[in-house]
Amino acid sequence: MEGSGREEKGRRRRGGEEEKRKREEAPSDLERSTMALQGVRVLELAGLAPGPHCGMILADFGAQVIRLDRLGHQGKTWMARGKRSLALDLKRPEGVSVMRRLCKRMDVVMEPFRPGVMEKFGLGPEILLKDNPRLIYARLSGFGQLGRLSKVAGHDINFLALSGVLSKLGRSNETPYAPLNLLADFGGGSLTCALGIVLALYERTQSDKGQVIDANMVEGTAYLSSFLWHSKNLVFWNQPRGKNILDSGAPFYETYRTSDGKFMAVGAIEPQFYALLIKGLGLNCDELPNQLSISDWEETKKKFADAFAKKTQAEWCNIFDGTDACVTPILSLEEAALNEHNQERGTFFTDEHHNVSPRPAPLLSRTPAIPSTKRDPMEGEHTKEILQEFGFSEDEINQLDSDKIIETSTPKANL
Ligand SMILES: C[C@H](CCC[C@@H](C)[C@H]1CC[C@H]2[C@@H]3[C@H](O)C[C@@H]4C[C@H](O)CC[C@]4(C)[C@H]3C[C@H](O)[C@]12C)C(=O)SCCNC(=O)CCNC(=O)[C@H](O)C(C)(C)COP(=O)(O)OP(=O)(O)OC[C@H]1O[C@@H](n2cnc3c(N)ncnc32)[C@H](O)[C@@H]1OP(=O)(O)O
Repeated sequence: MEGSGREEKGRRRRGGEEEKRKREEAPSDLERSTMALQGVRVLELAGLAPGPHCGMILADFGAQVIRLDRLGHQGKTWMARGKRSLALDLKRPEGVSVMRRLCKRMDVVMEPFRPGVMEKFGLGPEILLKDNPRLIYARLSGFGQLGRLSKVAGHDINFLALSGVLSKLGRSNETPYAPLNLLADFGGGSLTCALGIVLALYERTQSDKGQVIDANMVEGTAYLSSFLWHSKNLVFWNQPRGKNILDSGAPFYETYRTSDGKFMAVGAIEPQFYALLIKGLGLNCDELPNQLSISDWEETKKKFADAFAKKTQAEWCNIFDGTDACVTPILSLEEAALNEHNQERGTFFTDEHHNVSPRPAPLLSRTPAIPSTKRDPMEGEHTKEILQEFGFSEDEINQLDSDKIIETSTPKANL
């Protein structure tokens, strides 16, 4: 949280020194070679959002990730940090042969398509695992590999809906809303898939065998919501949507507008923290209903909202700074990157093109992720280099190129 005055400046300076020290202690090449997933080869078939995110996580933690792009520059190249790109036409038998050859030396292949697409190519798990029994074949789909809906198109909001979780999200008297595409695409999808891959890699150290991973966003999201299932009969969930403790029903777990049109987040659940909130707001506990008196929550919310509307966000930050009242400013992405606490920890980093991104999490003490700071690859930028590495001869590569089975692109000099 931001403070003010001399103390604030002192903290900023210390934060800057800390940053400088961190830069000087930047990991050496030797340390880079000890990232957690160093040496793991991953072939990621290019997809929309969860697949690229899963591949980025693996690359951040040291895996060599190759993104397999289609020909013809689709322009969908986000979250490609630290990856290389190979453009290959899988609709041609020669393209399929190239992929089978690559997969013989891969640790992981990850595909984001509708179930059946890989089989249609002749690149289903039976075939690739026969070629390479140590291969981990990760399938990241929406509804799962089998089942009535498995082949139907869908996006985050649909998977969230089917998992049951969407029914719980939203304010009272409003229709349910999806919090961006964070929960199913990334929480239930890419993170769960990355976990599956790491688990399978770990298991392979014992069995020396690969396996197939059915990571899907409906089940991943349902699993992510285990807390809901395990607590749904408790008192704090038995009201309708938007009327419970954690879903915007309670005044002490809410967001409030400040006098300058910004917002504060309040999460003062425990009585001792709630008491600090009331004190900070300048209200009197004795004049308020009991914290857990649900029938009074609407009224209490109004009182809190009136109080918050009297001061600016910075003023509230000063009041609550360093207290246990569980009150924080709601920061924009840009403000979050500049926030003193986040700066002190290095929560965000800037790449060579001045783009700011969140640092990979979690932070491992000995072998932390070291995200690439270089620009994302262009589609097909590394096609030739990758094929050479995998033992393709110059003649073979030229033939594939002239037959338009592969595509290469060369970055233009920025003169
Ligand atoms: C909410 C998120 C989605 C966010 C997406 C946004 C990021 C994008 C949405 C709109 C985009 C913009 C728009 O397109 C306009 C611009 C276009 C420009 O090019 C770029 C800028 C744009 C502004 C663009 C920017 C962004 O892209 C957008 C804003 C999600 O929920 S993501 C999760 C989605 N669901 C899943 O992943 C579940 C599993 N997957 C599926 O169910 C399906 O894949 C899916 C997603 C329903 C798509 O179905 P589709 O029929 O298209 O594909 P599949 O059935 O899976 O089959 C794949 C086909 O691709 C062929 N193929 C693949 N690789 C190759 C290859 N190397 N060679 C040859 N062919 C290949 C494969 O053969 C299949 O083709 P066929 O059907 O012909 O066999």
